[in-house]
Amino acid sequence: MTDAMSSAPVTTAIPTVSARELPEETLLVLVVNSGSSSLKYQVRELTLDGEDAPDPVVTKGLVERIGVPGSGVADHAAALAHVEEEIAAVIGDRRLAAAGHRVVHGGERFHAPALVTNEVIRAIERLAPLAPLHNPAAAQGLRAVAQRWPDLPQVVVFDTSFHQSMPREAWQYALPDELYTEHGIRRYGFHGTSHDLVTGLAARHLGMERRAFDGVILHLGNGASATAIRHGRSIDTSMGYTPLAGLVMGTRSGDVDPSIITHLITTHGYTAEQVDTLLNKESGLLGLSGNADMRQVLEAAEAGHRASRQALKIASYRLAKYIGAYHVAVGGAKAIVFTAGIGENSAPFRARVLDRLEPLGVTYDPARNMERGDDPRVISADASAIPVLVVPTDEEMAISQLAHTVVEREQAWPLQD
Ligand SMILES: Nc1ncnc2c1ncn2[C@@H]1O[C@H](COP(=O)(O)OP(=O)(O)O)[C@@H](O)[C@H]1O
Ligand SMILES: CC(=O)OP(=O)(O)O
Ligand SMILES: [Mg+2]
Repeated sequence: MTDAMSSAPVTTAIPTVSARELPEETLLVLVVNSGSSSLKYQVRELTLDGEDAPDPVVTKGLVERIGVPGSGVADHAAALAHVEEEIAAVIGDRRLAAAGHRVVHGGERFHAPALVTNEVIRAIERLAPLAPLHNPAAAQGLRAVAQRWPDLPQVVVFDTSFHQSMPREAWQYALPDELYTEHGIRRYGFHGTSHDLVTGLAARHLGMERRAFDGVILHLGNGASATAIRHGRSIDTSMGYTPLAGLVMGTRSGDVDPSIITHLITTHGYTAEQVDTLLNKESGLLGLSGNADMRQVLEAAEAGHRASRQALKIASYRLAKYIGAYHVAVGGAKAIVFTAGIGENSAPFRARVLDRLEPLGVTYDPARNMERGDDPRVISADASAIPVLVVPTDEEMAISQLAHTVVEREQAWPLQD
């Protein structure tokens, strides 16, 4: 994706269905994911009960380089103008029934998705210091949608909400208490929508009640995080105050000794901003191997590129270490679950991680590991002490269904004409 995206035009609509009849008795839900300089959207078709319609993605697209000089897209409001045209071209005079937005940071206020009011937008803006690249963009997206479709009910779905169930020993840092009480510095955790969805799907696939599910979920995309699940709830997660902590990611370092930061500033003349860029954008797989994309790292390693081999060792070792730790945290994992771009698609990376779990009695079946598909599946050997699963995630699907649930509960459906 990374390469294709950097050379892609500013706006890319990918209508999956060009001229199809949209039955009147379904609901069209707009899903918006506002990144710092991008806006991804989908229009999804749901039944009145909030289930996916047979071909649920009506259209989807991506607006990039928002706010970049010369891109012609000054801000998220301008991006929305493009999106509105693209959507109108596909849905004609059908009206949207609701919008669901991904918001990265909900702080401690939002334990669940919420119906959007002006006060909710202001609360998201107040959380901007915790997510300076993401929350202002999300607030802009919310305001822009409200302006374009004033009657459309909007729902915000937070990456952090699912992790609000963590016990204090998991979320509090060993820092003076004022840093938490005065500045909100604590572990929040991210990718919650995905960890939540995948937990439910994994439990169902194993024929367990969700509340009986103890396990470790590995969301491995460009950003990557591991979550410890006990009784179906998050009790610990590898990301922290921001999405920088924990695992080795595409361009993020994950865990480092914090003294490195002060050392770079005081001894090597870095500015705070340069350190931030280094750790968030120039580290991880990219910093180690020259490639942020797992496919390219694997190819280079295969071709004998030493730095890429080393990057895979560091990334798989770090991940295995977290799995071991979370096996303890959950009181004995009953499942280990891979999801997101790398977790779902990269059999070689999964194998590298699973090879390190022998002390836990985990063994995988190489043929099962190689299988592909859109459905949850078990890839461990029958004799494995802990079942290992691949469970595809779909954050947009989850957001559209959560938007439906909240609008239904609040009875906020727009009047259809
Ligand atoms: N077939 C594949 N083999 C290995 N890695 C893959 C494959 N398909 C996707 N990936 C990796 O998935 C990552 C992107 O994951 P994704 O969940 O799409 O990211 P995002 O966080 O942007 O949503 C990239 O590192 C990409 O290389
Ligand atoms: C929170 C986060 O890391 O998101 P992403 O994986 O989309 O970068
Ligand atoms: Mg992602």
